[in-house]
Amino acid sequence: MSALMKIDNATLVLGRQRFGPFNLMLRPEERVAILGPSGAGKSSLLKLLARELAPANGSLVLDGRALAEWPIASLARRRAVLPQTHGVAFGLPVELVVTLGRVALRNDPQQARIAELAMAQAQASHLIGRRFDSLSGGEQARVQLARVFAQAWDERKGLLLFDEPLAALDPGLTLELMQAMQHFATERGHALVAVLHDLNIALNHFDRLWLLREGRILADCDAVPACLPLLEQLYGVRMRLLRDAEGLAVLASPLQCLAQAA
Ligand SMILES: Nc1ncnc2c1ncn2[C@@H]1O[C@H](COP(=O)(O)OP(=O)(O)OP(=O)(O)O)[C@@H](O)[C@H]1O
Repeated sequence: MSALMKIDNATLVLGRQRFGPFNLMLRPEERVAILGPSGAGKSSLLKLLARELAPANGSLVLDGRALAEWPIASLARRRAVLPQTHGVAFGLPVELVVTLGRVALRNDPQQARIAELAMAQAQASHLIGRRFDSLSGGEQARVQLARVFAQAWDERKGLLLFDEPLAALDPGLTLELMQAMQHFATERGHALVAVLHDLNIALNHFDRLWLLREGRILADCDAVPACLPLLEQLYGVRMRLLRDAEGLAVLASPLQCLAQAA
């Protein structure tokens, strides 16, 4: 299958740190979780894919065209980004934050309708009329997700880039929003790349894992139980697998257990 995005020998330099070289391929409709310890460079890699950071070397190609050459308005239609921190000084009403997802689209008669549908899909409709900065963390997460849904609503086979979209959510909401993201992406054929810390979400809802340690890819592997030894190596903890008919879960044990088992 042809690549949606191809990353060849891309390196990133931030201050004194060097990340990469990255050689990765993302297929259309694929769901990839980027995992790794804090500070490994996950957000930086995501920003590279989003063109928010430029590579020092190497190339990134989206849909057969160099990422750097995409006109910004076309790029905004083709890929949508959910950042880790939302840098807008949001005294704004919720519906305006969601509509911001569609600013790249001129003459958009569907704007209000799509914003409304996007809020329904992200289970944020009940927040209409509220100020964004008056919302709880979980409520803000739903509104931000609705903004990304609004942006990518009428695109097909695009790219969704999410940085810790499920951070600080309760278990019910985590699953609800994961299912909303999955449904949204699958319906439109969008690929989804997400930085995650939740291994169970990664193993149950994603196709592939990019494991990142100290700025380099330790492994690019399928999200299957066989990747457990790689996850142990990645985080330096022992992992145990629990499985039933509905899915699987991993439990992390302290480092000394890994040493004892060796
Ligand atoms: N703009 C920047 N300039 C200089 N250093 C940076 C910049 N952005 C990130 N870094 C550094 O690069 C390293 C990787 O940061 P990054 O945010 O990509 O890690 P991460 O794996 O996403 O971490 P976390 O899981 O804690 O969010 C960190 O040491 C960070 O301080």
